[in-house]
Amino acid sequence: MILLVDAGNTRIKWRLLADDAVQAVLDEGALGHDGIDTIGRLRERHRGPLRVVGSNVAGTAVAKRITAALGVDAVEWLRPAPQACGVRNLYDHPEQLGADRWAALIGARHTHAQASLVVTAGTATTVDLLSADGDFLGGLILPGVDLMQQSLARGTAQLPLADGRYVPQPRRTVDAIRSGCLHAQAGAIERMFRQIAAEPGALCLLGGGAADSFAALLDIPLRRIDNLVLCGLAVVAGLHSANA
Ligand SMILES: Nc1ncnc2c1ncn2[C@@H]1O[C@H](COP(=O)(O)OP(=O)(O)OP(=O)(O)O)[C@@H](O)[C@H]1O
Ligand SMILES: CC(C)(CO)[C@@H](O)C(=O)NCCC(=O)O
Ligand SMILES: [K+]
Repeated sequence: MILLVDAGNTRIKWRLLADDAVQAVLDEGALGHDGIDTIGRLRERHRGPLRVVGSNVAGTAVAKRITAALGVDAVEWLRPAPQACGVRNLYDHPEQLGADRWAALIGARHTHAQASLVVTAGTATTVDLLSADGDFLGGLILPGVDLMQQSLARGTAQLPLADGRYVPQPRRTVDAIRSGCLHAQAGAIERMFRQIAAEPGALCLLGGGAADSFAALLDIPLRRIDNLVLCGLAVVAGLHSANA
């Protein structure tokens, strides 16, 4: 069996695959950081040799807790490299790219082998340009939807942390906040998409826990994809035949 683990700043997402030709998904789930130590329970449901391949952007303490909770000798943590699995990393310092972004780019490359904008809307939102040749050209990091809303509540006297809704012409404070944060995400994505819009088959691949909050606002070719990071980790683990 192979366990894929995407350790983010809010949640740990995991997927367990059979180690055979079919590579069936045996189980999957997500945990908050306070539940990390329970990840080992999947070993009670699925016994046998386990290989673990993961990406982690939540710090070394989280990595250690995951390894310990699973009771494995080691987790193969993905390290961003100048090149891997058909993707070239043009970051000035390739090793400084987040491992989750690197995995998502590899997943994107094997999902759509044309120019792509790879967007993950989690704690932070990342908006990454991937060329038709498989070059990661660069990308944005911005606060995720929740962080944007929280920062307004924290940094002002009059703005609450409340559930507003998206409306085109907000006339209540809470709607103005919610709509502003969603427009900020959608606007950044649409502006970045302009850089590849003229290319054949150009597509935005959108995932992450907050994706559905603004997906409907986007006026660009779009595919909602759940957990491109895990898809990329499967490619890294050698489980997907290359189509790119
Ligand atoms: N049910 C939900 N409705 C709206 N937003 C949600 C929901 N669940 C999660 N989110 C948003 O998604 C964010 C977390 O998403 P996700 O779990 O994909 O990211 P993450 O684990 O923090 O990953 P990363 O650290 O890579 O950003 C939260 O900060 C919140 O903004
Ligand atoms: C941007 C986040 C927080 C998104 O999860 C993560 O990929 C990260 O910590 N990246 C390191 C910095 C970078 O990617 O340039
Ligand atoms: K994050």
